[in-house]
Amino acid sequence: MAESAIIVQDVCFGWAGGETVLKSCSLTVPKGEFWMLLGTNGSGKSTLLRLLAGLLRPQSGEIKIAQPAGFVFQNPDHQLVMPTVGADVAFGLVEENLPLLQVRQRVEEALAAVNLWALQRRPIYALSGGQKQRVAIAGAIARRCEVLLLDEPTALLDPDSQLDLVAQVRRLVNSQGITALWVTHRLDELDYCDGAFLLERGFVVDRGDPKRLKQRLMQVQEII
Ligand SMILES: Nc1ncnc2c1ncn2[C@@H]1O[C@H](COP(=O)(O)OP(=O)(O)OP(=O)(O)O)[C@@H](O)[C@H]1O
Repeated sequence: MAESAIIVQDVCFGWAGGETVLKSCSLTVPKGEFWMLLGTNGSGKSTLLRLLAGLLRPQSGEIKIAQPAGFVFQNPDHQLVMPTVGADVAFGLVEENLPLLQVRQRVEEALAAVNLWALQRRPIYALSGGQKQRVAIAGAIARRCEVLLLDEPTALLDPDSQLDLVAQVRRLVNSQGITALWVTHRLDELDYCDGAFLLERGFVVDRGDPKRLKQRLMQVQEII
């Protein structure tokens, strides 16, 4: 069996004073693959991603995830903290105490990987939404992240930038061997991934071939 980069085993989680959101939730993502997580509003997709990122702890069950893991939020303005593109990517390397030359090299490599090399000195405020998301992804690449967790990264993008971003992540998974788990509501994005999970009522009710899942969800959308 292929090695797994993410293993979620019987995880339960509920917010304080609220209902249990995840009930015996289990999934595995093979190393070096691009998987998506779908489900209706409030089904627990963001909660699961936050558990995977270590921002929350499960009440029971087990999570194993290859490290380091990088997180990309729905709104890039919530995670880009420095004034320019290059400085923001370098910021994530501060804790690693690398020599300056190596920091420069990592920043350049990461920006080249997301086709932003030429924009190194550009102020963050002068970027489009899709470019901002690519800066956030470059930050994870510079940190040599094994896993990329993306929480509806295209929610604020127009349809063209949306498909550009998902295609970019597809290329990164292929070229850098990264494992990606991407939360989405957009069925056209399923064309780019290796597999998908459908989360409902706190657990994974379907998983596997994205074409089959897309078909299933399109039929549901036609009915309602
Ligand atoms: N910080 C919080 N405190 C309390 N309850 C929360 C918190 N965040 C989310 N919830 C609740 O947990 C449940 C799952 O929310 P979550 O955001 O994980 O769902 P989701 O599948 O990502 O939804 P969406 O598709 O709308 O983004 C919801 O009922 C939500 O109201």
